[in-house]
Amino acid sequence: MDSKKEIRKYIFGRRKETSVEEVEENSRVICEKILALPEFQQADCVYAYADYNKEVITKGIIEAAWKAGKRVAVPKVTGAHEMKYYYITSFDQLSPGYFQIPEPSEGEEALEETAFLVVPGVAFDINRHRAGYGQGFYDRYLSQHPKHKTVAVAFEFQIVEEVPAEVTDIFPQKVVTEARVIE
Ligand SMILES: Nc1nc2c(c(=O)[nH]1)N(C=O)[C@@H](CNc1ccc(C(=O)N[C@@H](CCC(=O)O)C(=O)O)cc1)CN2
Ligand SMILES: Nc1ncnc2c1ncn2[C@@H]1O[C@H](COP(=O)(O)OP(=O)(O)OP(=O)(O)O)[C@@H](O)[C@H]1O
Repeated sequence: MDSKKEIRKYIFGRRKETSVEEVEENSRVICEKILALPEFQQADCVYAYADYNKEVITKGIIEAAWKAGKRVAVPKVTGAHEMKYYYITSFDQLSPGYFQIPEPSEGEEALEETAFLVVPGVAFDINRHRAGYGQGFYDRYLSQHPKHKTVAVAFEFQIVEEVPAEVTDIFPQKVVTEARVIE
């Protein structure tokens, strides 16, 4: 079994080879699948993320949520290993922050207990084990906020045979790719 570090290296290589067109097209398909989920449709609030660096593009999810009258929040890194969610009502409220990721400037902190939370990631397996960038931001946040409905989004090339799970890992309830929903 490869270590999380080796898996990240492999996926970053695959990311480099993937064209912007493929990222956009597959993100559109993933977005449609997310919008079709009852958890999404029933949510009053969507905790998304602002994509960077060929992650699944979340723009369509965020715009659909606004259109449906849902509140939208995205994370901001606020300390070593700590992130918080802040509401946004426009993409203009984002500016480059941690690792140049678009982040909200501090406004109103989002503190719902049960939002629909879109989880980013570097690699997943069919048991929904997840590897992120390796700093434990989501594991920490989700361990403190266990009631969210968590759905990860990833391209099919990010699904690997096995992601080694650590005791602190929190698995998303579903993983949506352009080809399937893993649950
Ligand atoms: N779009 C997005 N926002 C997010 C996350 C995420 O995964 N995606 N996060 C999820 O935790 C948090 C930020 N966590 C991060 C942790 C490490 C790195 C990082 O080390 N980036 C480097 C190296 C990547 C690499 O290993 O090659 C870089 O971009 O250069 C980035 C984000 C909160 N916001
Ligand atoms: N709830 C927690 N409390 C304390 N430490 C934690 C917790 N969750 C994870 N960690 C630690 O954080 C480090 C990084 O964890 P891991 O490799 O699982 O991150 P990741 O899921 O890839 O990253 P991210 O969540 O930021 O996308 C590990 O050393 C792990 O032990």
